[in-house]
Amino acid sequence: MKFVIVGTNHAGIAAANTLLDNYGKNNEVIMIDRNNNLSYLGCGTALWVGRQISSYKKLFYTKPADFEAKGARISLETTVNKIDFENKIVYATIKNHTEITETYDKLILAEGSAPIAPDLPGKDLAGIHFLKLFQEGMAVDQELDKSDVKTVAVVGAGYIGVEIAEAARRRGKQVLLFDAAKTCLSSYYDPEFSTLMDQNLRDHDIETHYGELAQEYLGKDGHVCALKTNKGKYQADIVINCIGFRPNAILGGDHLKRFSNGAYLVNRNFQTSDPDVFAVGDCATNYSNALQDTTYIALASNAVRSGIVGAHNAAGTVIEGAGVQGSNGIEIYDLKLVSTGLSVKAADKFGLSVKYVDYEDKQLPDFMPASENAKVKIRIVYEKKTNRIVGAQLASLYDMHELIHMFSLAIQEGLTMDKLQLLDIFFLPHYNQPYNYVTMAALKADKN
Ligand SMILES: Cc1cc2nc3c(=O)[nH]c(=O)nc-3n(C[C@H](O)[C@H](O)[C@H](O)COP(=O)(O)OP(=O)(O)OC[C@H]3O[C@@H](n4cnc5c(N)ncnc54)[C@H](O)[C@@H]3O)c2cc1C
Ligand SMILES: NC(=O)C1=CN([C@@H]2O[C@H](COP(=O)(O)OP(=O)(O)OC[C@H]3O[C@@H](n4cnc5c(N)ncnc54)[C@H](O)[C@@H]3O)[C@@H](O)[C@H]2O)C=CC1
Repeated sequence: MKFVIVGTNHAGIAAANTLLDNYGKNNEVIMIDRNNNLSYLGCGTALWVGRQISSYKKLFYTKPADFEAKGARISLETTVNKIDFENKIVYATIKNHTEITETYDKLILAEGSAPIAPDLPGKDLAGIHFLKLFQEGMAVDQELDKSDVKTVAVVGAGYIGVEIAEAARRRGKQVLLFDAAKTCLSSYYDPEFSTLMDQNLRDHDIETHYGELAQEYLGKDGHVCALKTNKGKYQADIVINCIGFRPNAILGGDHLKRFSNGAYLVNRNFQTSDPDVFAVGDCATNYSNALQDTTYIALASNAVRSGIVGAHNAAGTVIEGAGVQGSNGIEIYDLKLVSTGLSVKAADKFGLSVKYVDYEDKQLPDFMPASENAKVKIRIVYEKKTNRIVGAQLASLYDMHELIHMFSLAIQEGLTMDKLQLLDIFFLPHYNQPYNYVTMAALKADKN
């Protein structure tokens, strides 16, 4: 059988490795990507740009030769322009001049996502940046090296915006962070949690501007010099836009069914509406266990898992994905926020009627050294009708992030709040308290 994979970043790589490691013999695997690099972990961009790690080099975790050694044919700097789904032919161009075609038996689309570009006056000025590719991270890094770049405006206080705001501040720049919402990270956390991060940002001299919509990039001599919003005009030497991703699902044209945001609509096997075409990663939908419905969540963690499941199904092993919770986390100047499933705000948006319980306590008993201890704030969100756990959020200076995986599993398995109350959670003073905040929150929850 011949497999063609379009897009060889995280989802495409996972799909390729699954095919090569499990079905390599007698099968042909062709990998095509328009970029000149693969496997860049954008997740490390802010760490590198903020000099918390010394080099970007290890943000790449594989290389073309690794796939060639396993028998794949890989073609970088090759753009797929068109797919003839009826005759199963992929049309591509190598380095913008050589036209090639590839036939396939099974096609895996892993086209990923692209940053949303606000269509504002001045958008073509120099000094306006996005952060997705390695090359874009490098461009921002080089800007921050310039002594005449003193003020950085970051538009969008989601994950990328907050992380790059910290990085630019660590590089000694004055940073202004804008978001249309009332807090940062508003798609992931309820205000009781996101405002902790807002305070943390302000404590580190990052100027936050919420409820402000970017309206225009103002320029001087072809270079951006200010950002105009609905509330004011702010001088800025560069602007970094991070207002979310849109699925990069172009090649399917009218042939493949779509989700509301344009992503390829896939079933739980990551099969599209064409049985010989699979779509994985940021270009495709996923199944939300909290909503018990189709969703779209752009994350590397989802991309990798969908690549594995999609490839097995493409090769004829029928397996369903486990669904996702959109588990995520962030650490900025030592403050850690992690969340999984739905916040109260997100549940409201999707029309799911929920209750929640909050609890706050120190991680360790009081007799432990204060320098090792910190308060942890937890919120557990559960469905009103069934008491099914649908979300959790945690915030602390203490590194409690692993706990969110337990809530992720609880949501995946449809656990109800009563199961948490008497869960056997071990006690060791080095790690927690006998009356720990998970048990206490579960006991406190209103289950009627
Ligand atoms: C700065 C930053 C930080 C992030 N941090 C995190 C994090 O901490 N945790 C997390 O889980 N996620 C994080 N993400 C999100 C994560 O990077 C994405 O969800 C992930 O890259 C999706 O992988 P993918 O393979 O589906 O798509 P992509 O990474 O978008 O890859 C798609 C590939 O398809 C290729 N392609 C597209 N169209 C064509 C075509 N027509 N022809 C040939 N090739 C094509 C592209 O060149 C690209 O290589 C971060 C993203 C960024 C930008
Ligand atoms: N730690 C992690 O898990 C990370 C995950 N990612 C993922 O990468 C993807 C892209 O990240 P982001 O670009 O940060 O998207 P995002 O969805 O996290 O945040 C976008 C932000 O932009 C704001 N916004 C939208 N339009 C706006 C406008 N016109 N003006 C001002 N603000 C506006 C939104 O309110 C939102 O807060 C997301 O799926 C994210 O989850 C990215 C970085 C880290």
